[in-house]
Amino acid sequence: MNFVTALKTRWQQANTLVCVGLDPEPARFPAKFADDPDAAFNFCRDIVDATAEYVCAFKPQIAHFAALGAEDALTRLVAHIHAAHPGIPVILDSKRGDIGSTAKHYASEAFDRYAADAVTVNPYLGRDSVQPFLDHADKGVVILCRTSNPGASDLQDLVVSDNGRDARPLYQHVAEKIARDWNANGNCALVVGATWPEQLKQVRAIVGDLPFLVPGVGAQGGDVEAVVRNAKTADGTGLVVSSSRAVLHASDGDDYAEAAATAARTLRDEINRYR
Ligand SMILES: O=c1ccn([C@@H]2O[C@H](COP(=O)(O)O)[C@@H](O)[C@H]2O)c(=O)[nH]1
Repeated sequence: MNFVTALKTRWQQANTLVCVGLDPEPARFPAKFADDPDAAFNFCRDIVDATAEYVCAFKPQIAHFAALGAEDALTRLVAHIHAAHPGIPVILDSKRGDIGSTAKHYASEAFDRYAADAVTVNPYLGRDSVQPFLDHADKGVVILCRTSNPGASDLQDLVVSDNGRDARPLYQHVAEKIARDWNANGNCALVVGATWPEQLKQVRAIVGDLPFLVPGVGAQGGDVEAVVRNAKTADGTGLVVSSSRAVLHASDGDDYAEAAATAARTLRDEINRYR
């Protein structure tokens, strides 16, 4: 089953648009992991198992594993998700972007090495840099459009025109180009931050039912109601609303897994109120 179909199936069957981000930070792990050489894996596995029933996807962030030299833990974590929670897609958040001859290795990293179902990609280098990802028709290519961070406006809001016509913010050109030209295999999705409800609305108006990965609720303060009202599709889906720290560190005590489950369930219920 391809990524978009798997996502739609999960949205319907589990009635959830929540994604839990897996961003291990040992300094914030509960005390029981202090002497655990495999803490990144064990902590994330516990979070995965506790929250799986409430999520439509998991999103491990590659830098959090690579910085620890814990790539092997990431490999095992993705394998664990596939084995223990089949049907829940894994989006590897690596935001890759490079010339085509290198990009094909980044695609292989995501899909062959880590067995991810989808990967985040930076479109700044243009179509040929994304093509090696797009060519994996069964995999999701989740392309940065309007990111959640404060500096998103520095470049993404610059008003540019296409051959002297159609002057509008760059992120809107990105959205349109992807929906119109890059999505030939039906495997594209867009990253649009929860912290920008007006831009979410603009992008939804441009791209129809394309799925959005929406980081920025929880620790970054995005407004869940505004996200859902402005960006859901007509059938009340279309969103993968991702939260990392607010779930992972809902408690730093021995009840961390139960607290994570409660945080994920609460987010699911809040989203579902506005669908
Ligand atoms: O625009 C973007 C794109 C990606 N991210 C990533 O999402 C999580 C957010 O973590 P929280 O703890 O929920 O704030 C993190 O992995 C980012 O790298 C993003 O925040 N914004």
